[in-house]
Amino acid sequence: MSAPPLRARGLSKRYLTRAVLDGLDLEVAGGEAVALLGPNGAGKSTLLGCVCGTVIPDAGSVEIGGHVLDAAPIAARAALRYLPQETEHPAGLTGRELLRFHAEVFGDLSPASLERAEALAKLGPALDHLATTYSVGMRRRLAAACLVPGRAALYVFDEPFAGLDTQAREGLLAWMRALLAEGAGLLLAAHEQDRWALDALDVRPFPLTPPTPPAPEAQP
Ligand SMILES: Nc1ncnc2c1ncn2[C@@H]1O[C@H](COP(=O)(O)OP(=O)(O)OP(=O)(O)O)[C@@H](O)[C@H]1O
Repeated sequence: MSAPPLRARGLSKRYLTRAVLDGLDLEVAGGEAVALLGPNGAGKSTLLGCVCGTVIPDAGSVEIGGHVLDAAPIAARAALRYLPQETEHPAGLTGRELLRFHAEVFGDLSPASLERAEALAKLGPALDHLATTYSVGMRRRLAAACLVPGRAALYVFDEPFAGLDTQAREGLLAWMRALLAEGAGLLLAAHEQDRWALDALDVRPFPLTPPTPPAPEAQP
């Protein structure tokens, strides 16, 4: 049996005295979408960061497609794609150049993949403009499109529908459905207002609760 896209075991993360994750276990199977749900500050981005290697957990382990993130970081990261909540593109490059750059990094310069990426970005003539001139929604569309070439075991999306218009949301949803059909795992951070998309993807909800603040010290 092949390894699941994500297997996280015993993840703990504490900021100063505040425990955000406490021995958390999470597995995402091939063809499955899991949504982290919870209010602001519940720990969704922290958990996604631990999965993607941008946040170092205090304890626990993460395996992406069978590659242990600590022991084989390059293989593990190559098996995942991450769309962060905020996207900044480097200066001096057009949307088209950035799409091509990512396609090279992901080892897939096939015309079909580049066409699929352009179709998801739906930027029209703006694809040849500098990406730093894009609006917030256009930046997010380009960032998602950059993840299209190649194949990964796990796709991680931090609030993917925020700031997108209806057409862009539907395009993203269609791509997510195609990824699931190809057997990838999806891990999303979402809010209740994304319920329409979560229902359309038939996600497994994974509720997170905000960390409890430390008890006040007893007064003498
Ligand atoms: N670098 C940091 N240093 C200190 N505290 C942090 C840091 N990053 C996150 N936290 C704290 O960890 C908790 C969880 O934050 P996190 O960003 O993971 O929540 P979230 O569920 O993604 O929230 P949102 O819905 O607002 O994006 C919050 O209390 C936050 O203040």
